Amino acid sequence: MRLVVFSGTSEGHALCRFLSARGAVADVYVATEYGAAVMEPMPGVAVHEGRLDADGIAALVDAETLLVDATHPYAAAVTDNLRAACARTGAQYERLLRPALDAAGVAAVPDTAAAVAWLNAHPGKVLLTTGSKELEAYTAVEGWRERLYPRVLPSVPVLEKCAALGFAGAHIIAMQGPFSREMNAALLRQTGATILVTKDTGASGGFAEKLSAARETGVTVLVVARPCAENGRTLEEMQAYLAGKLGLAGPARAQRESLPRFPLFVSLAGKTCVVFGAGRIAARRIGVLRRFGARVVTVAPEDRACVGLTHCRGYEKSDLSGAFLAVAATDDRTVNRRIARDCAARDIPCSVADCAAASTFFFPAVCEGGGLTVGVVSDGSAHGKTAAAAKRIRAVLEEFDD
Ligand SMILES: C[C@@]1(CC(=O)O)c2cc3[nH]c(cc4nc(cc5[nH]c(cc(n2)[C@H]1CCC(=O)O)[C@@](C)(CC(=O)O)[C@@H]5CCC(=O)O)C(CC(=O)O)=C4CCC(=O)O)c(CCC(=O)O)c3CC(=O)O
Ligand SMILES: NC(=O)C1=CN([C@@H]2O[C@H](COP(=O)(O)OP(=O)(O)OC[C@H]3O[C@@H](n4cnc5c(N)ncnc54)[C@H](O)[C@@H]3O)[C@@H](O)[C@H]2O)C=CC1
Repeated sequence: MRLVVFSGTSEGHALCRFLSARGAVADVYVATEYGAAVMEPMPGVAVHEGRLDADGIAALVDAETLLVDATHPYAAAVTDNLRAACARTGAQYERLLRPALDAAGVAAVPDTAAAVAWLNAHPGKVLLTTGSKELEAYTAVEGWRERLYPRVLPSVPVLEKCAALGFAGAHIIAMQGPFSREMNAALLRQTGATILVTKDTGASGGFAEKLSAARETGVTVLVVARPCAENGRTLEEMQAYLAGKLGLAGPARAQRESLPRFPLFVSLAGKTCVVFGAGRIAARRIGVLRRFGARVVTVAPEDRACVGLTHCRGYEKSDLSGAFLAVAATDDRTVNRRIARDCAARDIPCSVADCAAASTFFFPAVCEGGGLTVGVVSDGSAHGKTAAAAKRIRAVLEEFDD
């Protein structure tokens, strides 16, 4: 199963760190250059940048993809596109929910009781735009008579309810929406509110106008989640789910996986080895594999190093059938990772030229002389050292030639 994460949020970032630490391989898409820049390089995680519409997303996923939507809760259009693309392609859609609190001037709570508790911990006047139904619950806010300015519908029963609860006339704003940004901002200034409480009403509910007015006036927004909140998983739940679903190693097993690789000396005589890419790196490896008697199948749309192509086209999954091992050495990181995943699903050892973390075998520096064969690999972090050591070992082996 191929893992694709749409991120740009801190929880998406945290999920990527979790995945990388457990040896998972994922493609991460962020909308902006800034989003890409804040993602530090992580083994196994390829970051792609750019805004995609539903067609663009659909082109990236298929029925074997698990897509994690870790985009911002207010990026509703992106979430709609992600859902549509998954529905169209059969990819599995999983929503990563935002943790309760967000630092960027917007706080979120799951329900009214939590909103009351939050208001008790945060002083200041409040423009309460959650309607009249839950008004009673808000009278549990300390100093509510002075602090709260409920905005309600101008109907007689509603006003009677406000009066019965004990709200003063000077605090009741009875008006019929929709409200513009300017109107919201004027009310925030007029009341002196430093907090605006709202339900997550979506685009049609005037939510954006509330947010922009709050931003303009420097007011903190407290969002009370919808009763039927978006289905999804919190960061912790998503981590546990993906660990189970993808069979991820715990950090301990991931650590074991970074143990030195065992030099397995096997005969390649007549074995099918598939090499993807036909550039400098692929050419070097094809040469080695052919020297060891392998039947090398080469696949690339363009034969840059004149290796002789079996299939002159891009990678296709069917290329892996019957392969004893594979080498992913294209210059397209996304393709290399797809090859790695497809190999992992088929238990085909795969060396990935641009990602040690995704490699299930390391292509060694091969040294021969005097009837001896030595293979050199590093811990995956020092290829220059591998090459330098190989050079010296080759010189030593020459001494064994008659
Ligand atoms: C994990 C491994 C996976 C695999 O491909 O199987 C892998 C991964 C990567 N290599 C990278 C870079 C370079 N590798 C070399 C050289 C060799 N690399 C080889 C094997 C391996 N390379 C596997 C582990 C073996 C080991 O322990 O080293 C050798 C032995 C065999 C061969 O390639 O034929 C060959 C020496 C052959 C010889 O001397 O005989 C040079 C020097 C040069 O090319 O001249 C550079 C550029 C300088 C530098 O970066 O140091 C990058 C960054 C690429 C990027 O960012 O785009 C990655 C990706 C990553 O680290 O994640
Ligand atoms: N492990 C190593 O020793 C080193 C690895 N690298 C990495 O190795 C990779 C290849 O490097 P070079 O050979 O220098 O690149 P290159 O640019 O010379 O060749 C790339 C080859 O990949 C092919 N290709 C592109 N898309 C493909 C697809 N969908 N299916 C099959 N083939 C496809 C191209 O047609 C071309 O033949 C790069 O990702 C690079 O980062 C770079 C230096 C050393």
